[in-house]
This record gives sequence, structure tokens and C-alpha cells, in this order.
Amino acid sequence: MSAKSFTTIGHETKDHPIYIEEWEQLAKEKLKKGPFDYVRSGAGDEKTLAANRAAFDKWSIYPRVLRDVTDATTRTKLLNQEISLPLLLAPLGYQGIIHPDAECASARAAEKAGIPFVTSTVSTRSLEEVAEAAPTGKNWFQLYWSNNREVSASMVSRAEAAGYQAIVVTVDTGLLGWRKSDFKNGFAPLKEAMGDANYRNDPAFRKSVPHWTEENIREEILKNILHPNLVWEDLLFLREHTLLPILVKGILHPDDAEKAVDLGLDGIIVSNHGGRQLDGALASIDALPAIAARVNKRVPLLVDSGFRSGSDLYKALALGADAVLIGRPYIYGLAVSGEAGVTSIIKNLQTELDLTLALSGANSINELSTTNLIQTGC
Ligand SMILES: Cc1cc2nc3c(=O)[nH]c(=O)nc-3n(C[C@H](O)[C@H](O)[C@H](O)COP(=O)(O)O)c2cc1C
Ligand SMILES: CCCCCCC(=O)C(=O)O
Repeated sequence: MSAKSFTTIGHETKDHPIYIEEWEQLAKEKLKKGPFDYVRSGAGDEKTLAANRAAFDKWSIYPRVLRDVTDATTRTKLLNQEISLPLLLAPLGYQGIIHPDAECASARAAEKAGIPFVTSTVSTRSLEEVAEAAPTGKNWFQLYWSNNREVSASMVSRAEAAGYQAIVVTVDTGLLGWRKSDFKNGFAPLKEAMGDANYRNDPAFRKSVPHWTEENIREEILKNILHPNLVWEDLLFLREHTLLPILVKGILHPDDAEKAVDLGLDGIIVSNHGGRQLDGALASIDALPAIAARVNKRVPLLVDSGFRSGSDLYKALALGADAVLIGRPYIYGLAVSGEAGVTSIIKNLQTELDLTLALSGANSINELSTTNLIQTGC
């Protein structure tokens, strides 16, 4: 889709909101308090959640004019694959608390839009079901490291067998963040039996729980996921167990980015988990420039946390990211209208990015660099 086709978009979205805030409000009206607060909230006093948004205002787009932008396009390549825009749907667990079609709807919307969908380890639908729902999709699998390496290896093998194209290892959740609204609401999605599909179906996990009962299974899953002892060397085990590209999600420091490249990992996702883990950590967009400089295009660099508009995406791409992941926005779309809602969110972002490119005087994502921005805030 190019900026020229913008006029057709109004029609396609006429029954849907344009503002993300409206989607959020509709999702709030539709969902129960526990699930809605679980999705919206951040850790602690939500300083990082807020910083993720505020940090975009430090940068302004520095436009150029009188350039022919008739052919401006958001198409680009990621991991040697064509994607229609540099956007991915981030791994969000437990989507069954949001909509009965859960991850299958999100994966189908991503498939139709030509962008990757990242299935979470704690998805409501098993990774095989998600792959079946979007058989031509660019499906990636997010791994929560297991305390039992055989379980991690087994999940990755299943992902390979189901046609997944990349593995994302999340490394910022060795312990769960201090999530006050969930404590207040007494809400724990795993207790709702919404994130256990990948474990129930996993032969290595079943073998590792000798006294499997319906009562203890979710406790066992939690014990399995939380891994404060995970260290870089553990990732070598994964490197040896798959030929799929491995991306590490949850990097904020350039030294850690360097370490990931040194270990032979294939990509980095700059992320503070949408402000849900370490409250007080820096905004992702603030972490990006130093990491981009250090990585220096040796591996793809992705970023998430707080992205809500085409202009936000543009800023990250100009600061050195190859693509951006969104989380809550598409989940609000899912809550409001299932697959169609997710599609609307993607289309609006694509159109806005396309227009932002063209209006700034650029024709493609690859042209963007820090010269397209100027720092106007601190
Ligand atoms: C409800 C919810 C569930 C999440 N579940 C996961 C998960 O299972 N695995 C993971 O790596 N990240 C998870 N995340 C973090 C997202 O992948 C992503 O980093 C974050 O949502 C990006 O910020 P944004 O929501 O502001 O776009 C979750 C985030 C939310 C909001
Ligand atoms: C024990 C780790 C579970 C994390 C669950 C999903 C998630 O990442 C989130 O932010 O919530």
C-alpha cells in the first residue's frame, strides 16, 4: 500500500476507531477488570511505562521537501524475507483472556498483512494450532527459557516442525515484575488456565513432572518459566539446538547487545517488556541509539515498548532499528473486534507510516537515518 492509496483507507476503517486511545477505551468497556488491567498496566509506579511514551517527544522529524515521493513504500526486508512494513506483532501470552479466537486471530491478521506474528510460550492456543491457523504466515516462536533444558529444546523442535521461521528468547523475565494492579485484582492469567497449551502438549515437560495433576500443573509451569539463574552461556545450548535464527528480546544495554552478537545470535530486540518488568528502567527508544551504534548493522535490530503511531515507527527506523514490534495496540484491536480489529490496527499504522515517509521526503525505509531527525527535547 502506498500513500497514494490513503483515500481508500477511510472506507475500510469506517466502523473502527482511528485513535489507539479509543480502541483502549472500547477494550476496557468489553473486558473484565482483571484482564484489562493485566494488559494495560506496567510494573511498580509505571514510570517506565510512561517513559516509553514520553521519550518519543525528544525527537522531531526533520522533513525535506520537493522530492518525488510518488513511489514511497513501507516494504522492506527482515531476515532475508520481504515484509509489507517493518512491523511485527509482539509475543503476548494468554490471548484467550482477551478474545475466544485468541492467538489464531492475531496470527491470521498478521499473515494477511504480510508481517510476522510472534507466538508466546504462554499462548492460549498451542504453537501448532497457531501455525495451522496461519499456514502461510511469517510465524516466529517466543521461548520462555525452561529450567529444564530438555523442555526448551523440545519446544524449539516443535516450533521447527510446525514451520516457525525464527526463535525469540525473552531474557527480561527471570522473575516477574512487581505488578500492583494484578495483586490488587487478585488476577493471575495462568490460574485461568489460559497459557498452558504449549506445556500440556510437550512430551519433555510432561516427562519432567512425574506427579502431573490438574491441580499442580500451573504451579509446575510457573516454576519452569521463572529462571533467575539464566546466563548468557545457556543460550549457547539453544544455538546448538536449532538452525533457525535466534533473536534475544529484552536488551537495553549496548554491552549486552555486543554479547549477543559475539555469541552468534541473529538479532536483538531492544525492549523493556512494555514497562511491565523493571520499573525505573530507561525507555526503549532512549536505549536504541547507543545499541544501534554498537551493533553497527551486524545483525537485525528490532525494538518495542510504547510504539503507537507511524511517526513513532519512523523515529525508531531513523535511529537505526530495522523493525518495530507492537503489543497492547493490537491486543486492544483483538479485544474489540477479533481478527478484524487487529487488521485495522495494522492497516492504520501502515498508512500512517507510509504518509510519514512521503511527507518527510523519503521513499523507503532503507533511506532513513539520524539525518531525518532533530533532537528538540531532553
Ligand atoms: C498482556 C501482555 C502479555 C505479554 N506477554 C509476553 C510474553 O508472553 N512473552 C514476551 O516475550 N513478552 C510478552 N509481553 C511483552 C510484549 O512482547 C512487548 O514487549 C510489549 O508489549 C511491548 O510494549 P507495548 O505493549 O507498549 O507495545 C507481554 C505484554 C503484554 C502487554
Ligand atoms: C512467569 C513469566 C510469565 C510472563 C507472562 C507473560 C508476560 O510476559 C507478561 O508481560 O505478562
